[in-house]
Amino acid sequence: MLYPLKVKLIHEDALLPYQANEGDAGFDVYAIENKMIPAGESALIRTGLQVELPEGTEAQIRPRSGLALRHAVTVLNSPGTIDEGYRGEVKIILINHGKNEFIVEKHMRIAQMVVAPVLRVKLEQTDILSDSARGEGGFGSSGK
Ligand SMILES: O=c1ccn([C@H]2C[C@H](O)[C@@H](COP(=O)(O)OP(=O)(O)OP(=O)(O)O)O2)c(=O)[nH]1
Ligand SMILES: [Mg+2]
Repeated sequence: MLYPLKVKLIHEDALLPYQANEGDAGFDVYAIENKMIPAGESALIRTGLQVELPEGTEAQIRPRSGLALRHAVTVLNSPGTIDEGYRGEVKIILINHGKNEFIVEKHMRIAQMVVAPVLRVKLEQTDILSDSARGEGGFGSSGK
């Protein structure tokens, strides 16, 4: 079953997110502006999109591996979180880890959006947590 992902284009240059192949996890999102990101710096990039997600989901904003590999450009807050109830413009925080400036061009696919289920939970404060095999071990406790 396909859940509806409603998308509203709020800028004349906005393009619908692009799914390269049916079944791909992510829809690529396009920049609607040209922006230069100096080496080592980050920038907030407009997409011209507003979305209405299926109930009980979020959208994750993830990097595109091609941009990361070729230019060391990634999503600073990856995975960015688009909350189900958010109706503002989806924006992408790109960081340029490369040695050269990176030019974002209008209609460049700069990141991908993955819709994922969110488990609804009720916070319960307690003084007692169940025992487990791992216990408090972490941060390399299991060895190399
Ligand atoms: O990469 C991102 C991350 C977030 N958002 C939007 C959608 C999200 O629902 C909202 C809030 O994001 P988040 O919870 O990550 O930011 P916050 O710093 O906690 O802000 P807030 O106090 O508004 O929740 O900002 C984006 O457009 N792009
Ligand atoms: Mg928040």
